[in-house]
Order: sequence, then structure tokens, then C-alpha cells
Amino acid sequence: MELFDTALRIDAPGPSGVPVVNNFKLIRDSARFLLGRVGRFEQPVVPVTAGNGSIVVVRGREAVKQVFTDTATFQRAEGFFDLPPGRTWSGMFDAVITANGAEHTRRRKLLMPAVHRTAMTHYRAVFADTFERSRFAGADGAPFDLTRECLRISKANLMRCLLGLDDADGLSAFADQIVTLAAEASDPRVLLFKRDLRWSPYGRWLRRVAGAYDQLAALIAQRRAGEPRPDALSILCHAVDEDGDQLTTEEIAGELHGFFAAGFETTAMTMSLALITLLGSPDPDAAPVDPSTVDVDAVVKESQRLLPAVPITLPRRVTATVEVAGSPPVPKGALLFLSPLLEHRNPAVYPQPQVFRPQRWTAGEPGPKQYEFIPFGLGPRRCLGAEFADLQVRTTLALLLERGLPGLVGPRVDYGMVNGVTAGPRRPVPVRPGGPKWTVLTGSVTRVWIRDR
Ligand code: HEM
Repeated sequence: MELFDTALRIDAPGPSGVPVVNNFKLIRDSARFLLGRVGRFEQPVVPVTAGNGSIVVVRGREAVKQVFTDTATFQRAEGFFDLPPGRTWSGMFDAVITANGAEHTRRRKLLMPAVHRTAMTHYRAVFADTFERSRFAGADGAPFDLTRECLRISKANLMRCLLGLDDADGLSAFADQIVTLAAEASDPRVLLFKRDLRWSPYGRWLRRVAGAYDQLAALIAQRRAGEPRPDALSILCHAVDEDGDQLTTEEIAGELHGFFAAGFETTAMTMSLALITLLGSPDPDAAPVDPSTVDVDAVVKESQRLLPAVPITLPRRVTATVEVAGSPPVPKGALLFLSPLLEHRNPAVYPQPQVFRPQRWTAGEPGPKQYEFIPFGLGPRRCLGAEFADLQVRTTLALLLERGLPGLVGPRVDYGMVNGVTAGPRRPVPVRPGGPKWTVLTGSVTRVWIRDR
């Protein structure tokens, strides 16, 4: 199945250019393309190239609501990560995140216990302990990269909460292997010559997929044989729904792989961007944040609004020609995206949208309506790890405020895509415990963010 079909038409204005070139620009550098090219068009459906129906971006509350709720017409796009059939590891890319229809509903139901409120008590204790082991808690005074530390924290929390393995066990390489499989799949050397040979990049990638599966399958066997434990893996191994349905070993391995791919960098970047918004501002006249008055929830929401870690959701395939919130017909087969980045900058919902103002989220302000704040998507496909990520970011930030915030050493912050779907700082952001309390930032972040004066 081809990714997009440039023969499709839609009678709607959009950016000028060659469809295939614009499409690749959107996929490779979504944040920049959305803000620079798509953002000026305000109708409900904006083709990525005027008149061309191969890729469209949906805008505005009504359109966003229609797409998020009508999962029959707007389905998760298929065919990105096809593995050869008939192997134990063939389902490593099959998960709730890629499934549609009844299979999607079934998987969500069986996965729910792993992210249920009752599981969060254990996760919260792990998040606090991981913070204690981080460089944010140990004050040796040496500078370190804020984003890299957030990545380490997020990885350790996934290993500990999802797999029940301790980062200190030296299993970090295993986590790296799991999280890089999806990124490697879109490497042109892997994509363009799909022959399973001993020396080919595709063949080598398949062996890494198989190796990761074998390790996960061994862990699953251990958890099935053991007493129930509080980690997500154990919860899934012992979960049975009211009809006696259970996830198989192959399915659990695919889901865990999906959780790592969906939850690792997204959470780390959200944490990192929330911290950066506390520590500095591109606006030299802004007032520094007073740590004693910080409302963690409001700061996290405001940084997710302004600098979302997922600027564009995963693509949907349009399964029948359809009008979206009164748009001209969107052709069957189109690839469709929603954009938290653009929705979060709608001036009718967020006055002065470029201004970082946590007070928007506190009592007395009207705030957004449903479908106007969508960092995790909404509806039947809302992020399954949203509560896990929210709790992790808030626990870590609250502890950091208690201990004392570090200071930014280098002022440059570039917000942009760090992989196919996640945005964050694109270069190291050095910080130091007890460093400067306030920094005026430079870099591309100055184009997307102003602090309230
Ligand atoms: C702050 C961190 C995170 C952000 C910003 C985020 C954002 C998102 C977004 C935008 C979607 C797509 C919604 C759509 O296309 O309709 C999504 C889906 C998903 N996320 Fe997250 N996510 C985060 C963390 C996590 C974590 C920690 C996990 C797992 C432990 C996770 C698991 C998933 C899954 C399984 C889906 C697919 C849900 C479905 O299709 O039914 N995410 N996430």
C-alpha cells in the first residue's frame, strides 16, 4: 500500500508547491511546516498542497471532534510496518496503536488494567524513586544536558513500571533496542530494499526485531509463571476479561513494544519542555518565575499547549469520501492529520496564543472547551498512557521544585522534530544545579514563544 496518492483531488486552498515535496516536508518536519505553511489557512480541511487530496490537515473544534469520534470513516493508516508473516515475532508492530475496528476495541479493553487508577499508586512511587536517582536530585554542581536526563528518567520509568525491570540491572541496552526498532523501520536503507538477506539492512533489522521479541517473550513466560506483581507486564499476563479473553504472548510483546515507542520520547520531551518554560524565556522583558508560587498542573498544561511534544497526531486514512465540518469533499484514500500545535494556537480560544501564561489554566479564566486542547488526542483513540505520562511529569516537576530548580547554562533552545512524531529541543540544553536562576533564551524557540510580562 502506498503512503499517499497524489492523484487525489480536493477543491480547497492550501500551500503552493509540488504535492510530493510538500508531503515529505510535512512528514519530516511537521512543526515547521505546520506553523510556516499550513497555519495561515483557517478552513476545516487544509490540503498540504492546494487542490491536492493526498494529505490533508484538519482544523477547528468541529472538524477535530468529527475526526476523533468517527473511527469508522477515519481509520489508523495501515501498512507502515509490515513484517513477514508466520514468525513468532510477526506481530511486533501489531498493537492497539495500529489496530482498527473490533480488534482495536478488544485490545484497548484488555490493556486497560495496566493503566487503571489502581496501578498508578505503584507507578507514582517508582517515579519518585527514579527522580531520587537522577542528576536533578544529586547536586554535584557539574553541568549536564536537561533533555538527556529527562530521556533517562522516562526510560527508567518505562523499564520499571511497564516491564518490572530495574534500570540499574544494566538492561538499558535492551530498552534502547526496543525503542529504536520503529525509528530504524523508516530508515531508507531498510525501507527501499526489503529482502531478508544476512547482510542487507532490512535483514539485519528483522533480526533485531526477532531478538527483542525473544527477550520480551522470555520475560512474559516468567511473569505468567510467577505471582502477580504491580508492573504492567505482570498485570497484562494475568488479566482476563469477563468473557475469558486474554492477550497472547505475541500480542503482549507487540503492545509493550508499542508502549515504549509511544511513551518514551513523548514523555521525556514533555518533561523537558515544561522545565525549559520554567527556567527561561525568549522575552528579555519577562519576569522570572517564582518557584514558590508555581502551579505545576498549570505550567505543564501551558507548556503542552504552546510547545506540544506531539505537534501532529498519527495519520488516519479516509475510508469513504466525506465532508468534514462542511468542507469540500475529502476524497476516499486521503491521509489525514490533526494538529495539536495548530489547535493550541487558535487566538479565538487562547488570546495571545504565543504567550506562555499558566494563569490560563487556573480558576476564573474560561479555558478551552473539549476538543480544543488535545495533547493526547481524544475519543476512542485517546492516548492510553496519558495518565501515566501526566503523573510522571507532574511528580518529577513537583520534586524538582521542592529540591530547587537547576539553572540553564546555555541559552539556545531549538524546538523542532526529534523523530517522526515527537518534537522537543533539537540540541543539548545544558543546566547546572544552583546555576543562573533566569536565562533569556535564543534559538528557534524565540519564533514560537513569548512570555507574559
Ligand atoms: C506526554 C507524553 C505523551 C504524549 C504527548 C502522547 C500523545 C499521544 C497522542 C497525540 C496519541 C495519538 C492520538 C490519536 O492519533 O488519536 C497517542 C496515542 C497513544 N499513546 Fe500516547 N502520548 C504520551 C505518552 C504515552 C505513554 C507513556 C504511553 C504508554 C505507556 C502511550 C501510549 C499510547 C498508545 C498505546 C496510543 C494509541 C491509542 C489508540 O490508538 O487507541 N503514550 N499518544
